[in-house]
Formats: sequence, C-alpha cells, structure tokens
Amino acid sequence: MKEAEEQLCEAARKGDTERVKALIDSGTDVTHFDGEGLNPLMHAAKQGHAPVLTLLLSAGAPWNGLSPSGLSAGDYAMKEGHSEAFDLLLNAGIQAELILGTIARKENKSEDSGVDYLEDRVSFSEDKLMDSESKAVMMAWEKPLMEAHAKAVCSGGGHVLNVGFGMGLVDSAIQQYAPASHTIVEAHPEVYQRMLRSGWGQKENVKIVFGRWQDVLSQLETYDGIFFDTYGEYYDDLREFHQHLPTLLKPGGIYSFFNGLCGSNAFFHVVYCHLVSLELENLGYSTQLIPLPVKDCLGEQVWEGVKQRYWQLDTYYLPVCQSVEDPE
Ligand SMILES: C[S@@+](CC[C@H](N)C(=O)[O-])C[C@H]1O[C@@H](n2cnc3c(N)ncnc32)[C@H](O)[C@@H]1O
Repeated sequence: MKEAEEQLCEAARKGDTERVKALIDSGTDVTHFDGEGLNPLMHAAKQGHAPVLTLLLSAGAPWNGLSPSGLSAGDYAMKEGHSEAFDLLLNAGIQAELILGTIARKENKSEDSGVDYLEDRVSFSEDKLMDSESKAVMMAWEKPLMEAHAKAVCSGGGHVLNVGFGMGLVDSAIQQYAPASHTIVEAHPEVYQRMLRSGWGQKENVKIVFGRWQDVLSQLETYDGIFFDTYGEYYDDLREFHQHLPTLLKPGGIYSFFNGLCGSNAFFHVVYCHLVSLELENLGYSTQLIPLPVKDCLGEQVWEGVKQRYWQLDTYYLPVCQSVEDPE
C-alpha cells in the first residue's frame, strides 16, 4: 500500500476528485513532493484537472512550489495549454502575492550577503556594470529594450525623468529625442562620478540629482515621461515609487519601468505582470504590456562571468502606463 501522499499525487494526476477530497479530508499533506520531484498541484496542472486544483488550493497547496527543473504548477498548465487550470493558478498567485508578496521579496534578497549595494564597489566594462559579488547591475544586451522604453516615455516630448543611470543606455536613447529637460536620479557614488566624467553634467537639457530617489523626491518636479529602473531594491520599492506617480507624472504623461519582475520563471513573471498592472490600475493608471522578443539578444556568452541570470525568458513585456482619466 502506497503512502497517502503518493496516493494523493496519483489521484491528482488522474483527476480523481473524490479520492483527492477523501485524502485531503483525512489530513494528507498537500505539499508533498513525490519521487519525480512533483507535488499534487503540479500533477493536476500538467493534466489540466481544474476541479482537483481548486480542491488542492483550498486545502493550502502552495501555488509557487518548484520542481527540480524550476517549473511551477502554473508553468506546467501554461506549457500544456490548459487554460482553465492556468487561470486558477494565476488567480491563486495574484491573491497570495497581493497579501504576502513573497516571490519578489525573495528574488531580490541577494542571497543575504548583508552588503548594501549602494555602499558596495561596482565595476564597469564594455558590456556590463557589476556589483562586488559579480551580479550584473546592468548589461548591454538590454540596449534595444532601453531604446524602446526611451521611445515610449519620450513620445509626448516635454520633460522627462529617469530614475537609475546604470550604463546610461536609456539616457543616451532619451537624449536622441531632445527633450525640453531630462532629469536623471542616480544614487550610487561611483556611477554618479562616472556620469560626471563622461560629460553628463555638461549637457544643456540634463539635470542630475544625486541620491536615492526616496530621499530626493522634494527636488523633483512634474514630468511628461518617467522611466524607473533601479537595482538592489525590492518589489515594495517599485510599489512605493508608484504611490508618487500622481505627483510626478503630468496629466497625459507616460510612465514605464524595467519589467524584470521574476524574470527567471515564466509563470511567476505572468503573475507579477498582472499584479503590477492591478496595483497601477488601483492608482488610476492603465498598463499596456508590449511584447518584445529578446531570445536573439541572449546567447550563452552574454552571461559569462555573471553570477545570476536575472532574465531567462524569450519575451520581454514593456509596460506603457498612462492615467485612465487623461486626455488622449
Ligand atoms: C539597472 S541600472 C539602470 C540601467 C539604466 N536603465 C540603463 O539604461 O543603463 C540601476 C541603477 O539604479 C541605481 N540605483 C539603485 N538604487 C537607487 C535608488 N534608490 N535611487 C536612485 N538610483 C538607484 C543604481 O546605482 C544603478 O545605476
């Protein structure tokens, strides 16, 4: 006779709702991973058994467990094209993250080195900016993405704000649109020094504000276009920045941000794209996510010497946000 947990995995795979219910009612552990490294939720998701997923989720099965190959139940439902199962897991993910926000916090917590990025040394090379742990702060493969972000936030002309200079890719692209003014907020002393050395302080329409965006808000004005892309911060910081949009963004203005949320797991990324859009909607902004293929920019060699592959997906979804009440 198999253990109850193994029986639960099997019943979930077969879509046997009666058996799943009975096993749950008798106290079987819904979080169990079987010999293949899959849990009951993954088995049900793979086969598209939506009623089983509902039972398991209500019994507390975590939506975000990962198999040894780094896939979640939602990834399996997505891969197999089971839309009902996918929607159930997506909703479970959004609800859980709205309350707990566990994934993005965990992803951003840099393996608890305890080193604060802004006090850390950074190193520059032709194709990347790295922190002292060989984690990439910014990489040149993102150049086409930064150009697309610049195009979006400069589409209305006028006054543009960028938070986070990094390698200056987005700022160089913004300059091509010759905005009336171009404000750049940068908090890292070495990045700031490099900006000055490379002449950014002398550009006529550029104003550099040195400091953490959180600390320099009083020096900012209102803008027609805003781009946000920091490093070493949490999803909560992005969320906090969004709270300031109503004071920073002019009516009709465009806001965009680097959408690297959970960029190493396809399903978690979908959950976070929905979550951030929902949160922006609550603040009065609509979000359009424009798909940009990135597979071709990302050969194996790109990641040589880089500790974490912060992006592993084939498509980048570029957010374009605008106030829902703004004039067209
Ligand atoms: C990913 S890079 C930005 C890359 C930039 N978009 C580009 O095109 O090169 C993030 C930058 O944000 C800066 N940064 C991190 N935290 C910040 C904060 N709280 N306020 C302002 N800048 C910050 C980092 O020092 C870094 O230069």
